[in-house]
Amino acid sequence: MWTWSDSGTVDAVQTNPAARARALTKVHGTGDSRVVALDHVDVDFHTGRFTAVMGPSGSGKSTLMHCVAGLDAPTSGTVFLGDAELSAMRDDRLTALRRDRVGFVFQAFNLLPTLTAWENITLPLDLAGRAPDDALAKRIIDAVGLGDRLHHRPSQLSGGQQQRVACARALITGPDVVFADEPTGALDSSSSADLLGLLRTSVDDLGQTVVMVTHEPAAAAYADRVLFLADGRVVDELAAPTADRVLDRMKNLERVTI
Ligand SMILES: Nc1ncnc2c1ncn2[C@@H]1O[C@H](COP(=O)(O)OP(=O)(O)OP(=O)(O)O)[C@@H](O)[C@H]1O
Repeated sequence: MWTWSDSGTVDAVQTNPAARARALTKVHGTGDSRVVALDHVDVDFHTGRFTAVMGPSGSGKSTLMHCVAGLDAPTSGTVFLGDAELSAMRDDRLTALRRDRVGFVFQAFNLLPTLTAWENITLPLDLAGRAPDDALAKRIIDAVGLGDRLHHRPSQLSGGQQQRVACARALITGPDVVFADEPTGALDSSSSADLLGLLRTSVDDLGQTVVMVTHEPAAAAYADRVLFLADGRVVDELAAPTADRVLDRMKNLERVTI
């Protein structure tokens, strides 16, 4: 549902988050090697919003993303994608739900080398036996800006172009949420800006929900909101972030957790 805010802009009414977790706990290992990666985390990822997840190394960012995306099972607590409770789901249903309702962008582009850019982008639709939504496909392709390189193979594309293909592949099914884990980690600053601009456009123009794990304050500044993790807990949150404000919060966090 959408309403007009006092400032005259359109705001989503946050009735039902695209994804949420309650008391999410994840413990790795046992005995001396036991690690509490997530410790009773409560979090909502709002529909049509771009959320960045930051925190020191080992704070639980990837574990949070993997649990909320259904890639990893919680030790306890609940995870919902829309109304579907992932934490109660059998593996085969979880696999189908991930395929149909979640998009992923990883640091390594994970494109299939023998397929063209276009074939890589439409692969999730082929696997699900679905035809492309032509209007959505056109908007995504325009935003990706690959021009005449759509029929090239990944090895004929730059790293930045390959990551934009991976991003288009994540968007093409119109998923409930796109999860991006360090998507700019292997890119130079100009390609990073292009990729982050593409994620931002997907939120602003397509209403996409995006959750991105990043170490970079400049990347987090593209988001609407930044969540900060430390020692497996959500310890801070920042709305309308700028790179400087994110950096300040990170410095405080590192002072507290060292
Ligand atoms: N499969 C695993 N087995 C054992 N411990 C794990 C496993 N995965 C993660 N951990 C531990 O859980 C904690 C959280 O890890 P996680 O990868 O989620 O942190 P992160 O914030 O994403 O770190 P980074 O920024 O370094 O990628 C760390 O102490 C890590 O060593």
